[in-house]
Amino acid sequence: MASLITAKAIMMSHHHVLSSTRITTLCSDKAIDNQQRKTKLHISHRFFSRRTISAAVINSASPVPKKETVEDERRCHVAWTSVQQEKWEGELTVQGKIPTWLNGTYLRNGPGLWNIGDHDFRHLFDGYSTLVKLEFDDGRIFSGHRLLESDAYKAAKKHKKLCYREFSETPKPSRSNFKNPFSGVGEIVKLFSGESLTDNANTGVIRLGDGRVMCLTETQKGSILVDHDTLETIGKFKYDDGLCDHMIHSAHPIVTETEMWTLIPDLVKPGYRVVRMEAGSNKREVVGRVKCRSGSWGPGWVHSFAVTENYVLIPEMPLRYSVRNLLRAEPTPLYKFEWCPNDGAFVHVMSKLTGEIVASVEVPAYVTFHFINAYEEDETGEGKATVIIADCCEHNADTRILDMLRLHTLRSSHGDDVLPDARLIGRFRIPLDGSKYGKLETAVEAEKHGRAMDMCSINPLYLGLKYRYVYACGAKRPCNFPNALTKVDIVEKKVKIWHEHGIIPSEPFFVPRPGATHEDDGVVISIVSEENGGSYAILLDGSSFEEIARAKFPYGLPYGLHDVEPQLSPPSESDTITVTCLGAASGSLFPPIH
Ligand SMILES: CC(=O)/C=C/C=C(C)/C=C/C1=C(C)CCCC1(C)C
Ligand SMILES: CC(/C=C/C=O)=C\C=C\C=O
Ligand SMILES: [Fe+2]
Repeated sequence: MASLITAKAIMMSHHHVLSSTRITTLCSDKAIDNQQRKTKLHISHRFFSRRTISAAVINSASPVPKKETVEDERRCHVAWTSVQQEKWEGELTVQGKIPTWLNGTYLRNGPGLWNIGDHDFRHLFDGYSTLVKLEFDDGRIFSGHRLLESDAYKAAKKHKKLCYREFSETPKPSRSNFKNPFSGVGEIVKLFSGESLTDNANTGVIRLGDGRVMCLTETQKGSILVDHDTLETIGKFKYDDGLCDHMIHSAHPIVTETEMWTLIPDLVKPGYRVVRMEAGSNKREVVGRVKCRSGSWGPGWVHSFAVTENYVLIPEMPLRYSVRNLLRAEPTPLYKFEWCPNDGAFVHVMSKLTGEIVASVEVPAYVTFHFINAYEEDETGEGKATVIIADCCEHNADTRILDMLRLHTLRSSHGDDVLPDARLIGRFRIPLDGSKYGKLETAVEAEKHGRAMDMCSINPLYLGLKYRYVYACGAKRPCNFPNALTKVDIVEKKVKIWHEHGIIPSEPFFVPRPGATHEDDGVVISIVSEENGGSYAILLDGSSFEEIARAKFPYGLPYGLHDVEPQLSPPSESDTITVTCLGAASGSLFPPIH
């Protein structure tokens, strides 16, 4: 195993520990598997033998497991265990053959550290951002991971406690504030000024048209620039406009070579601002604003949205931001949101050029994190778009998925068939003729992908255009979480599944082959967490969906959320870089550094 790591760079980490320098901690969650613990310890000792031990451990020792968690322990999967050290870099040994055209760096972001000392976080989305890179260089893969130095992570490390509001976690008031009758007011002010909100940018990573690489979450202050080669944190992305007052935004902007589009929800006067930022600029301009149609207090949650060539699609889900739930110290099963199906579900369509709303339709209730793609269709053949098709991973209007992503549930139910059913594709048909209603249909029979589907990507060259293939995480039942990589042919309604026993793969990322003429000519990259505590990067052929190569990490990596996002520039035959992508789930390879 030690030979897996070559001399390129070994164990860069020198600093900070959260609380303990003991090497024995892999996951302070009560649910760690004993066998896995042994395996991982073994691995970590091999790791640490190359360097001084004190630098690397970021977790404290696990608390003694309670009796009732013995069963949980048996089942804990490395996907839900914290990374063992702040950073690592090394070469991976490749089995199989990496295509010669695949050169550049793939990045993945996601929550990788779910505890501060003995305090275990509650939800998948609470974990501190951990970047993973795969640098493809002439058939070799240099890899690494590194925790993002957000203010939230640095403060937790320094004070050994949670200091900012995460997705489900709220810091406890300080002892001196317990008796202060005004401390509640102070907390509300801190919340609505954004001061107490996290900047833990653990959701996505994008490359802006000017080359800057930014990690993101749903808070605007969690827009953080990183160096894609060293994975070092550069600093906050400073928006040069007055729009940060609104505190939150979509976690999945859509980025091309020339611009970035995103949505800024307005919690006070429920609605959304649609904003556009020119490549090279830090200033977003408001292209238009859409008012929410429902009478609810808060706007619908917008984790992601979609664009076509000429339009921006603004979802208004019945799952809405809830000021009441935001103020609660203890989370509800819907966290900061509430479910208001009686107030209606809508999709709005805005012209990119004029900011006008060209359609606003009521649709059946829906729950989605991720839009896949959208395009305009001319159904009458008169030379103009008559309908917009917008696809998303739709959870059958069932909000249980949000609470299903609680770490305790994920850790204790591995192998149980408890993942709520979802469909691919939730396909919206939005007429552009002024009709009041749009449709929401199932494009591909859910049984074919195991009744679960999320974390999607497409060929980035098809952003906003009619397309045929979706790559996503699907399910091989029984499972408690998507456990397969899936390719869906929307036209033929066929599904290809790649699966190995016990795996949890992260979002597949499609890279088109330079010069390709078929939409699925390229490779699919994913990082897989294994039941035995290990992990590996996998490359599948985009067309046959068969394995081309894999490269094992010398340690287990947790689950990650998203790959690098949109970068749209058609690759040519001579390009060695392949760039990409779109929508919620997408990626790009950065050019090799010389
Ligand atoms: C990881 C992921 O997909 C989503 C993360 C979402 C976060 C961190 C949301 C945070 C929020 C707050 C801390 C308060 C305000 C509302 C909201 C944006 C949900
Ligand atoms: C991981 C996930 C849903 C999986 C369900 O099948 C959603 C992630 C959302 C945030 O990026
Ligand atoms: Fe997401």
